[in-house]
Amino acid sequence: MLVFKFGGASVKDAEGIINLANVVEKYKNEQLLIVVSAMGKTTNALEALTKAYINQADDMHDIYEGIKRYHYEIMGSLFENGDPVFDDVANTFVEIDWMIEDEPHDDFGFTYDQIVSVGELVSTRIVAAYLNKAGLKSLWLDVRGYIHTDNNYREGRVQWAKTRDSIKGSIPAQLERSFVVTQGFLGGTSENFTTTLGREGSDYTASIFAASLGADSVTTWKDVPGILNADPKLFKDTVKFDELSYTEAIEMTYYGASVIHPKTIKPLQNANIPLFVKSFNDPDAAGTIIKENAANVFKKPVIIVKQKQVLLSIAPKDYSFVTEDHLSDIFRKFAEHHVKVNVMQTSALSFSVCFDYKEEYFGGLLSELHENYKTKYNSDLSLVTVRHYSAGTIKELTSDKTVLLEQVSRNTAQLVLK
Ligand SMILES: Nc1ncnc2c1ncn2[C@@H]1O[C@H](COP(=O)(O)OP(=O)(O)O)[C@@H](O)[C@H]1O
Ligand SMILES: N[C@@H](CC(=O)OP(=O)(O)O)C(=O)O
Repeated sequence: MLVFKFGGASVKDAEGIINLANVVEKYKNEQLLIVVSAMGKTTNALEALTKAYINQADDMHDIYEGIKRYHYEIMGSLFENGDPVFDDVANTFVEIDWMIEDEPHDDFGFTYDQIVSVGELVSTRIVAAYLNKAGLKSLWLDVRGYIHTDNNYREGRVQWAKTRDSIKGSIPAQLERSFVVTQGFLGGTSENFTTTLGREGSDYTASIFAASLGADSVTTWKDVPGILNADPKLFKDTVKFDELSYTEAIEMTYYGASVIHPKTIKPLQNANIPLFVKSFNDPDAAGTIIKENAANVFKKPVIIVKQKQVLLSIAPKDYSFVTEDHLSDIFRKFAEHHVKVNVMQTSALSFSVCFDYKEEYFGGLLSELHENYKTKYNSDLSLVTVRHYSAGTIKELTSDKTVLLEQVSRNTAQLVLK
């Protein structure tokens, strides 16, 4: 059996959904589980709605109406009036209606997951209904009963044994009867609350299903021809990898290559399941295959850019040296305030760390650090990682920039740039 994953870009409009059905049609004789993300930039819009709700902002209803309108316009192009999908989608949006009528819950992460998850619940209703309309028999499956997580909202940790049992229990028999369409990015807790697996986590969902079912392969359908040596939105003259080893792909995604979610590859490597990254605009092209023993051919260095970085320097207030005690105290605070360290460097008197800026957690982190430390920071920086670098590439990347931090090892150079 095969697992397909269609991301937001592939289902951003009615043409995208029709194209998805055309791609799936080519595999109509296969057993196929299809993981779908929220349509277009819906997750960003739902994040904005969550923040507006928490802050009881004036534009909350406008944001919400915009999200609904976007979906209803797409449905209007795909379905006749009166199609049951309109009621299914309306009933799904009701989950948000109920939530935003009440006072905001104290736990931001909990509220976020209950609201943001509606993007995938709705997109999959629409995709499953359209596949059925196109004669491709499909069952809509609520992933929250299959991917079990703890209640670490916004980054649910998968409970693998329970998840594997649930997936293996009923899905193989269902796949003999029809395609299965389910939500990426979502999980469910033991109390039946919704969790999300971390932004862009739908690739990971595909990998969880594939590993649990022993799939023959996973294919993620993207708006790029495969994995390239750099993001084509940022760099010209990129080259595609025909194949990559699991290890190289893990390294790339770990450093932030956003084409694949970093948690995706390990479960596939453990189960030796190949991952194809292919273009939904050119479905017959080969794309990139990630597998064991692949020939990693680097015609050009791999460049990975992470934007919206903060570089924070932390020094003990009493001018003492930075000791292990300080570091363990600082790291405990990082864990509490959701900091994920991308690069760090210590000197005798200060500790510098580069991480993703998250507005909702940064203020709290700083005020807690200020009890014992002095801090200085620069924000809106980029972190550029170059694998298999050459001196020329680094010179080119830094020519019109200020380098605030640099770390170079045998294979990998990392630069924090302003
Ligand atoms: N090394 C890379 N190779 C290909 N695409 C990349 C790379 N790094 C970043 N990208 C970006 O990843 C995007 C596709 O991933 P993503 O937007 O997450 O897809 P989706 O959400 O549709 O699954 C591309 O449009 C491209 O801009
Ligand atoms: N919709 C979620 C999950 C996801 O993976 O989306 P995409 O496949 O479009 O990156 C997000 O935007 O984070």
